[in-house]
Amino acid sequence: MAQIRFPEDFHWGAATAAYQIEGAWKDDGRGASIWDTFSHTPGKVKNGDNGDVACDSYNRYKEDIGLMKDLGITMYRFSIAWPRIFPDGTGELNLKGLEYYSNLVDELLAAGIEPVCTLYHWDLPQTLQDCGGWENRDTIDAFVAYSEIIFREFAGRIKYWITLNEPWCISFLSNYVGIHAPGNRDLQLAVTISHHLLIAHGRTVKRFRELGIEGQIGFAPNVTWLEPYSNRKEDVDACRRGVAYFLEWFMDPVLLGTYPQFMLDWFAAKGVNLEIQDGDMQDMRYSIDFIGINYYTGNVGRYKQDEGLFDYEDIDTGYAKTDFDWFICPDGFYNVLCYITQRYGNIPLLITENGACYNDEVEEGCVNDTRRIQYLKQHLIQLNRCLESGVNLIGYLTWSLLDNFEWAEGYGKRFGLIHVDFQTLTRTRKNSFYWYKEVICKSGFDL
Ligand SMILES: N=NNCCOCCOc1ccc(-c2cn(C[C@@H]3NC[C@@H](O)[C@H]3O)nn2)cc1
Repeated sequence: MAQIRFPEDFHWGAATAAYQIEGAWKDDGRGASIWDTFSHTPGKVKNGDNGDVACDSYNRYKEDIGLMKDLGITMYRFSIAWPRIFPDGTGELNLKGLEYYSNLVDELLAAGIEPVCTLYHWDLPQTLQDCGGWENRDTIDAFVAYSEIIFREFAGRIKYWITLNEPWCISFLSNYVGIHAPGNRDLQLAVTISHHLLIAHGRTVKRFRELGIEGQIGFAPNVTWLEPYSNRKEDVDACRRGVAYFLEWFMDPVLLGTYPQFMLDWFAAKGVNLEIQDGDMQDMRYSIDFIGINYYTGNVGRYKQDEGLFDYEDIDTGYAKTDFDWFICPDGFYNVLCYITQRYGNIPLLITENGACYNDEVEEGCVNDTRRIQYLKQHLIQLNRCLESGVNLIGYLTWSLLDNFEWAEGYGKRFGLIHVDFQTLTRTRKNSFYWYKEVICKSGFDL
């Protein structure tokens, strides 16, 4: 029987985010975020769900860390809610907010779990949004100032830092597609915001270096992989645009110092231009120690004139889908990670999100989420292929530890290894929890 084995020093973990699990939306001085505003706006989130309570992890973090310890993970990725630290984004510091995360980090360290901190996972203080949000360059400096407070407070305790989670979602999904907060639908605005985000990322890395903080810092784009339906140039080019939308648009400036010209030209042809000020591109280039990679899905696609933003259409190849209606495309994981390595060199890659939405419920005390186990197995095999191919993979953090608030989908899309009853907040380990626990214990699995 074939064995899939990972290096002994490979990091195994799970990921969450503040707004999706914490709840306690007004406790201990927390200010409003754009997701509080958005989720409280009728029609924005399915079933009128919001993050007011979520998993109540703000009050139950010790229970959750006990579950992590049982799972055997060595890394836990969480995010800090900016509005808990600066309720108005800038100005008066909320010490109770800092205290909460200090207690969380100390509890993780006591459990032998390495904290991985995401500084921005979409919950912008509403006060800053009222002043233009990421469209306003002032927000860049506000983010650096907030990040500095966190760096100083957690220096020596947190060793892995992520500036931004999924800059594509922050810019395009939230300001062009418009289904995430704040819900704009303006391509020029989205492109401008993507630029400001990359400056904010770079200046934060620069501050991290200036402060001499111990540890490693990166950012965590979400990527996809699109295979051309044919080898015709129009199909190949259409897929190249579709991948670059998530990948090169964000990684090239940080790792190569320039935007991909073919994308700049494509946007310019649509009347969308970037206002690049002196120093912007230099700011983005401050070197990072790793790239966080969030991967869920890929597909086969082809050219279709005037279809969508990139004259691209997905093909329904009959691949199985998750309960999020996303194609399951494990090969895409291998292909995109090899592509990243080929394009940017052997920079360490940390899988900061990978997982599947399956809405299995508790039956007689069990959650028989065999489809999630299959998804995880398929994708871990691809990671093993990457390691065999020389990709510098340092760890895998599955999304997610807990079922949680899945943004515009509310609580109807479950990604957790642990089932959460959102009426009682009872946690139930799913079968995938036990499977993943064994993978971690054995550093792999048998096929
Ligand atoms: N022009 N473009 N059109 C594209 C068509 O858009 C339609 C909708 O697209 C998307 C794309 C991507 C996502 C998504 C969700 N997660 C899961 C979260 N990751 C961070 C963590 O918080 C998890 O909850 N990752 N990615 C959702 C919707």
